[in-house]
Amino acid sequence: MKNFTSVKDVKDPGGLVKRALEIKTNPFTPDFARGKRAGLIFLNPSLRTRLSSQVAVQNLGAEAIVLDIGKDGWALEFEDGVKMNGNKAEHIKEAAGVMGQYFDVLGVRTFPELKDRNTDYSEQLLNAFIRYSGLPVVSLESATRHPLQSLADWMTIEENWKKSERPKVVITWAPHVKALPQAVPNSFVEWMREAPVDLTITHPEGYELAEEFAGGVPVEYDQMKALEGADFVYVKNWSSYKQYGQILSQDESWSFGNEQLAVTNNAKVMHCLPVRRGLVIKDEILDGPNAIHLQQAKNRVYSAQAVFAELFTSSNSSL
Ligand SMILES: NCCC[C@H](NC(=O)CCC(=O)O)C(=O)O
Ligand SMILES: NC(=O)OP(=O)(O)O
Repeated sequence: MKNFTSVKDVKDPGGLVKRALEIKTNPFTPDFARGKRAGLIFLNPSLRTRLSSQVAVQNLGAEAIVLDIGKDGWALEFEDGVKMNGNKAEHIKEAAGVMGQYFDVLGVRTFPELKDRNTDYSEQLLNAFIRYSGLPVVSLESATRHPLQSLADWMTIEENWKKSERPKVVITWAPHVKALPQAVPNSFVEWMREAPVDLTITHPEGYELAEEFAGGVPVEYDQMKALEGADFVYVKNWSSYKQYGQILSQDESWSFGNEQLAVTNNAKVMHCLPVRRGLVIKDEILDGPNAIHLQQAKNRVYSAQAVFAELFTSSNSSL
């Protein structure tokens, strides 16, 4: 594995899940990457990704240095060939180039602007960090994907499913007050297609995910029908891909509550967090026995640890 930005960067995604689950049984290996340094660069807010990545890197005996570049760094210019006479003080060529001198691995969080689809889906910002740092790069959630989350999600499903047949997994859209990225659902779908599960996507019309992620995966526009017999339900809001970045519905009948749970196979309910209680998922679910969102969050440590371990030693990587 050279970088970790997508499931496509991983030779054996199932093997990486297994590795992360092994790490969970014995996470503290302080000699593994002693003396190595990871830079964790955040252009946007984070609670779990920031904390779990720091814990993961420390568990490996390495050091994590966090920079909230969106808040504390110089304003960055990403366009080539411009005269920098505006409010951008530093070009990504120098900023990432400098990071390349300090660190062994770089983690980057860069959300989409949700204005221009081509710009966001070109992953201009993440690719600039990869290109100009010269380092192995871990996506800490980019414009189109959140692979550390998806890896933790797969681990969590694996831990909660002991039968030999494939579980029915449903990802359902839920209402929200803000326009949110498609990164989490894109990524979940991309990873679940590699997993031994039967996946269904449900959302109101107009919320279809990009073909490159969801092409060929069954879509059911009737939420209740989609949820019938589900073993796992992943609840998430996202904004429209087709009418890019727009909110097309705020239909609260899609909020996940006991009514939805009742038609499932006593499903485990998942969310990447942060979650808006009472809007995206009702308290009766989040405070009840079916919710496994905290287990997902815990697994973020081990998914990050498996990935950083690979990238600290990437010359002899098999995954
Ligand atoms: N890292 C996990 C999710 C991050 C982001 N959620 C958010 O921005 C929620 C913000 C709010 O609820 O105001 C998303 O959907 O991609
Ligand atoms: N799930 C997740 O990535 O959370 P943060 O945005 O808080 O890092």
